[in-house]
Amino acid sequence: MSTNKVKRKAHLVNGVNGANGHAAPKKRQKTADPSPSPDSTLSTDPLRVPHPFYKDSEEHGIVLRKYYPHEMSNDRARAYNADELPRPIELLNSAFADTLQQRKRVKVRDAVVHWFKWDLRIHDNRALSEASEMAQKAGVPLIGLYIVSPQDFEAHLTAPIRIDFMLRSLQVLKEDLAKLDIPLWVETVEKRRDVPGRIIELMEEWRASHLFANLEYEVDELRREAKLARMFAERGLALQVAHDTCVVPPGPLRSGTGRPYAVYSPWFRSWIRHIQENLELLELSEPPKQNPPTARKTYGKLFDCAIPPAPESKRLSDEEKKRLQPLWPAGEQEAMKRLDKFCEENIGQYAKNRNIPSTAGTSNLSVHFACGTLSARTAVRTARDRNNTKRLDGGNEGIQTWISEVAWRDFYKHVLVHWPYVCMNKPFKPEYSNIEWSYNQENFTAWTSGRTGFPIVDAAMRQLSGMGWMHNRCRMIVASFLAKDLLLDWRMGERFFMEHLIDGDFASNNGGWGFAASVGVDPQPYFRIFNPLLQSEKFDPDGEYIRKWVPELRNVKGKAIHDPYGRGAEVLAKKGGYPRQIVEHKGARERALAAYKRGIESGL
Ligand SMILES: Cc1cc2nc3c(=O)[nH]c(=O)nc-3n(C[C@H](O)[C@H](O)[C@H](O)COP(=O)(O)OP(=O)(O)OC[C@H]3O[C@@H](n4cnc5c(N)ncnc54)[C@H](O)[C@@H]3O)c2cc1C
Repeated sequence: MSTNKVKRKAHLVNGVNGANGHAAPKKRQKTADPSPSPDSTLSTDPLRVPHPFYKDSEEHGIVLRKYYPHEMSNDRARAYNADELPRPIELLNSAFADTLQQRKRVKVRDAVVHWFKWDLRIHDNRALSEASEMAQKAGVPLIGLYIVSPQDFEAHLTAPIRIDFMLRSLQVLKEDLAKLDIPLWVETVEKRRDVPGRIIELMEEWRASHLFANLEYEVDELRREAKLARMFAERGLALQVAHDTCVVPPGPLRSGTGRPYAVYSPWFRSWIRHIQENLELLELSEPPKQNPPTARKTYGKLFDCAIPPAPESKRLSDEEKKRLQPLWPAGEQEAMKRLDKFCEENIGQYAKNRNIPSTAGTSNLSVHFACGTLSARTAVRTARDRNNTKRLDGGNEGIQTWISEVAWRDFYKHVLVHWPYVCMNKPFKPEYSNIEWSYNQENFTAWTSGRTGFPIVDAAMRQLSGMGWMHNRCRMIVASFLAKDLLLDWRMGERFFMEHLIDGDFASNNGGWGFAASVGVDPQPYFRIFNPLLQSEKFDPDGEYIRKWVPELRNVKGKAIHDPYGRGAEVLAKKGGYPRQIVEHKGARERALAAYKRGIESGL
């Protein structure tokens, strides 16, 4: 991997308010604390009154009351849109602006610390590189820190398979860092509210002055880092955060009217333009340098720390480990191997093959992006360099298309930052909260267990349980099926995906569900309803994918594979124990159209 030195600190959050393109909110109508306490009783404050259907979302495990307030009203979501409530990114920017002078005064003490989160790599890691540079300049050791937070896993519905992959990647990282005499201290903090305090204790114990971290854009994390910046400043410590996970950090891309983009295509054109005008965005950060020899003497104990097992409620069984771990080799070297192989063998055909789930047409790199074992910059840059035009657009169609898919990941993080209520169980368009969803458990169980009687849907759901991953085309098909054919609350599906995907990423998952259920940013219009049979015939024409994942139908011949009971394969399907369709698509379609229309027009 080649590394060019990145323009110094171009990506560091400098604490200037509005650095992310957000000025301070126009009119702050309400109190300084924008988030109702999880324990508050129902309020009469118009912006704190919950949505009329809030009980549904609580009873069906969508809003976790242990951690979060009631589902907010549509007016509260609109208040974010009208800049009347501060977005979490603005709280963070204010915290950094307010503490800028104090942070500047902090002198390097005995060590500098990098706090790893979902950025488990040495190469091209913005904040890690900055941390190493500061430590080298001061001639002090760099220490790596990772906090295991079981409550964060619970609140964020992190899948056991994702945690397993993360812990295995952590082991690789620890070994790589040790070769540079950099210790990685891993510690479990049971209660997530104790995380900031514990980090401060460790900083003091190690006599460290500066903590570096890459930003995560989810609401809890932005609020936590804003709080941490202030706590640090009060104690004479400095928190330095960097934009790392996106190629273009959320913020600078705006439409002609100055508003953030809510449609992908113009956003993508602007993304390309912005990178071409700011080529340092694709420059890779230097890996950390060797620690001074004193590191092993002074911090010897830290090198002995073992990677803990997953929290009990999030642990894979031995059978699952045996089956799943070989599918997903962990760590950044594996990510690079996979990227190189994909670019060598498949990227050229990506535009043609990416929608066919029976082929290895896609990169399978989402797990590495989600864990941070691969940076999006490295991926985009590697792909671009393979293009004969050496550009992001133009040239090889497969390469262009793949880069535009990686850009979707950036896009959904941009959406999350500008419309933070999507991270609080609200749809992007608040009025879509008013649809009266079904909560039929029998239908939901049929969907989760791959027994809906629609072979393409069932194959996809079984791929998810079989390998912790699902092909993108199939994610769209099953999501549309849940929200439209079954009229189930799309957030139940969103949750189920997070709880089972190895690549679970809040922004991309929420964006994908928003698109498929027509409730999100740049969605397909609600009246465009996928016909699962047509999708099956188009994208799995020979039924190869279905036969792989639905063994009961393996012997069904020809087109009957898409609808065995409707196309003369009833005897075989029955014999194999394959279920009949749980809904009739045409009728379900009419029901969905009526429910969407009623909800949107209800005027709540
Ligand atoms: C309902 C639904 C839920 C989804 N949930 C997630 C999720 O939790 N995590 C996740 O990473 N992706 C999610 N996606 C997006 C997409 O399905 C996966 O990123 C993709 O299938 C991963 O496979 P790959 O690495 O082989 O992708 P490739 O086709 O090789 O694409 C390369 C990379 O581009 C990004 N990408 C591609 N398509 C999308 C997209 N539609 N949205 C955002 N990023 C994209 C991913 O990082 C991916 O690894 C979801 C899509 C839908 C429709």
